Amino acid sequence: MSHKSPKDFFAPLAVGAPAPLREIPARPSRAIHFFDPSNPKMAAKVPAMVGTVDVLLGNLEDAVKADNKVAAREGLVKIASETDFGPTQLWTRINSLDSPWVLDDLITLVTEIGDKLDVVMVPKVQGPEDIHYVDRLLAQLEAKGGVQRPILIHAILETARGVANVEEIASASPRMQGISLGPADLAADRKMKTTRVGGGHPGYLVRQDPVDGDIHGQRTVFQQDLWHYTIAKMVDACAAAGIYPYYGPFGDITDVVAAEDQFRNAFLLGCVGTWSLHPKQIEIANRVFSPSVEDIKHARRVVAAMGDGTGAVMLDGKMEDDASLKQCLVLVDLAEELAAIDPKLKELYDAIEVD
Ligand SMILES: CC(C)(COP(=O)(O)OP(=O)(O)OC[C@H]1O[C@@H](n2cnc3c(N)ncnc32)[C@H](O)[C@@H]1OP(=O)(O)O)[C@@H](O)C(=O)NCCC(=O)NCCSC(=O)C[C@H](O)C(=O)O
Ligand SMILES: [Mg+2]
Repeated sequence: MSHKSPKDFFAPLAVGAPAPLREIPARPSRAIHFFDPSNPKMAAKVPAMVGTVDVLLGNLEDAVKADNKVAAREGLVKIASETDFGPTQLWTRINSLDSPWVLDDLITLVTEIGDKLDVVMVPKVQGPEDIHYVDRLLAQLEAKGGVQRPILIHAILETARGVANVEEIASASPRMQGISLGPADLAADRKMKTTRVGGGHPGYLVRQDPVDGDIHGQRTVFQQDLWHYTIAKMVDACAAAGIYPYYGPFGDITDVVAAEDQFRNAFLLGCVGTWSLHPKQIEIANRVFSPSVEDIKHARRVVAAMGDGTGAVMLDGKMEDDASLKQCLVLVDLAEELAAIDPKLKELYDAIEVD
């Protein structure tokens, strides 16, 4: 397979298209909130959600009825044209690349609201060839529509082939912003025997060894995380490519406790955000994907104790060195990015006293 040279990688793919970015900006995106632009009740709520969520995503793909595909596309154009999104990003999820709707999705959205769209989420990405196709088409449409800055691409990892190719997908274009896990489609594609949209399964477990050889006696079971392998693989691919990994949907809207656990696991593993399908999931995501006051307090103490950042010190009976300092700086930097857009968090973080 031939690869582009670095200079070609950063050249616009169409005459008149904006130059590709050299680095993906670290814009907070703790919750990517999905709404169906063809649903009048949901659409009416969008303007009031600006500023309460990092990303609003007009969904055109699954969960939008086939009969409403055109209405969803047109509804998104209307909402985008009439709304000032302020600090909130506007994303869309287009229909899949093999669908009858996707070409019109891209032509309409980029030429009519291209300057308002930050990111296009592409479902069911199989390999880098899918990203190359969208990359070139976006460039042509940006040129046609006079769009001033490049629209970024976010891939959903929801096929077995996509997972196998995740590293090539992550570095397929300078437009690549990030990747999300799509657990429902991925489960179907892999022929997993689950029926849920993300989250765990009580049957996927490890059982304690028999006590005194009694296999029928009381034995603790530990439910395992079905998504650990894929999320970890995705996080590595994204980190290596300098882009951002996300958990995806948690379909049990009522189980706010398990949603929080799933989001926190993803946060701890390196994800920067998750999807929110219902307004009640936004608060959970914003909280989980913001470092806690305790974490920031500890991180700042390590930074202070490490002085010039080299060597090893003891803090509360634990060894700290260059590597633990770097982990602490990940949290401190994230807190600064979030404080810049979230006044409540700024107040919380500013009030921390480091002893
Ligand atoms: C899940 C829902 C269908 C639930 O909707 P509903 O039954 O209307 O919930 P409520 O009665 O609790 O709603 C209360 C009010 O809030 C509004 N609402 C609900 N959801 C949203 C929303 N996402 N954004 C804005 N407003 C919302 C309701 O309209 C009610 O309003 P009112 O009556 O005036 O008080 C619904 O939440 C929903 O459809 N959510 C989005 C689902 C979605 O986008 N799914 C696709 C992403 S997941 C996926 O695709 C799988 C993935 O690709 C994979 O493969 O894993
Ligand atoms: Mg899907």
